[in-house]
Amino acid sequence: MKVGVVGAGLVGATAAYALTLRGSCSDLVLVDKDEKRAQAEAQDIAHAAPVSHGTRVTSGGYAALSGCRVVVIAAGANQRPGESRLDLLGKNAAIFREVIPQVAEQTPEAVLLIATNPVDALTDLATRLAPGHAVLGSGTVLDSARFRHLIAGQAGVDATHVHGYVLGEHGDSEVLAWSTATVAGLPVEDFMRARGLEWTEEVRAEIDAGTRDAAAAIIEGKRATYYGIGAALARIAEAILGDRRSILTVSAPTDPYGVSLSVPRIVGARGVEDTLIPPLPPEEARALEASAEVLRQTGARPG
Ligand SMILES: NC(=O)C1=CN([C@@H]2O[C@H](COP(=O)(O)OP(=O)(O)OC[C@H]3O[C@@H](n4cnc5c(N)ncnc54)[C@H](O)[C@@H]3O)[C@@H](O)[C@H]2O)C=CC1
Ligand SMILES: CC(=O)C(=O)O
Repeated sequence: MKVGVVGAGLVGATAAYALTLRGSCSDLVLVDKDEKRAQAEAQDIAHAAPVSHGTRVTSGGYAALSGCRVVVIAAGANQRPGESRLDLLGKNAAIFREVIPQVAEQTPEAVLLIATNPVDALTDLATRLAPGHAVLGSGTVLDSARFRHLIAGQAGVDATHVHGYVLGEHGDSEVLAWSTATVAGLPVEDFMRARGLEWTEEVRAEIDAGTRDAAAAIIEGKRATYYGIGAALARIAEAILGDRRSILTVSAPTDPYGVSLSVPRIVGARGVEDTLIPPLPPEEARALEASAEVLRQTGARPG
């Protein structure tokens, strides 16, 4: 079970660290245009292996990716404070045109897991640059985790026991699908009322803003986000490596919308095994269509 990570910056190295601590794979190889950086990160992470699951962690050039079942792509620029994810399209698309064909050539059997932003547009681009490969983006797996974290805080329960999906763009137009959010099998509102907990439009709006604006707030405070996405990438990779058929809101080309975006999907050995578009109330369906339109406009931009 070998995993590659291309782009050994904050996101790539943190994903590698999460994969190592979780024992998600037996072998892990880091590749970066800055070879010294990849080597140093691999060495540092390798020192966590003997006290976790013994993963063999190395670095190398593209040829070292041979035999990988999953390759995480985290190469490219991140946002500066005030920048949106979509602002990164031009420079990161250029990096993808250089990186993806080289990864695809070395790893004909691998699933490509895209993290670089804007992740939906770059999932579309990688799908075109690596024909025949299974490609998926981390999409709104991180946003769904942020949504669940905030609901769990309000409900006073373990976040792993909260369900709910963020749909559409991994970005400003994303849709918090409250109609899918449940705690202990109850719609969130029913759970809160049954427990005598505060549940108002203001609380809901705070959770919405806290989810949607999480990245901007973290970037303002420490210049980048990487722990949440590192764990999310390890979780998605495990679904593929273990053919887990996990339900995750990953990004992939989605027929009715004509663009890559996130909806719940079954993720297994071949990446996206199936797509499960939930029945949505009219206001959420309209918001998802509007998010898809943002992404269609992005795709039409020169990138
Ligand atoms: N999908 C998601 O939920 C999230 C995505 N991201 C995105 O992940 C990307 C990486 O972010 P960070 O790791 O913070 O950036 P970083 O600047 O720390 O690392 C980027 C790495 O990519 C490498 N790189 C650049 N061009 C390359 C090339 N042509 N070939 C190989 N390596 C190359 C750089 O040398 C650097 O090590 C950004 O686009 C960021 O917006 C960040 C957080 C969450
Ligand atoms: C940077 C980014 O995409 C995030 O943390 O959501």
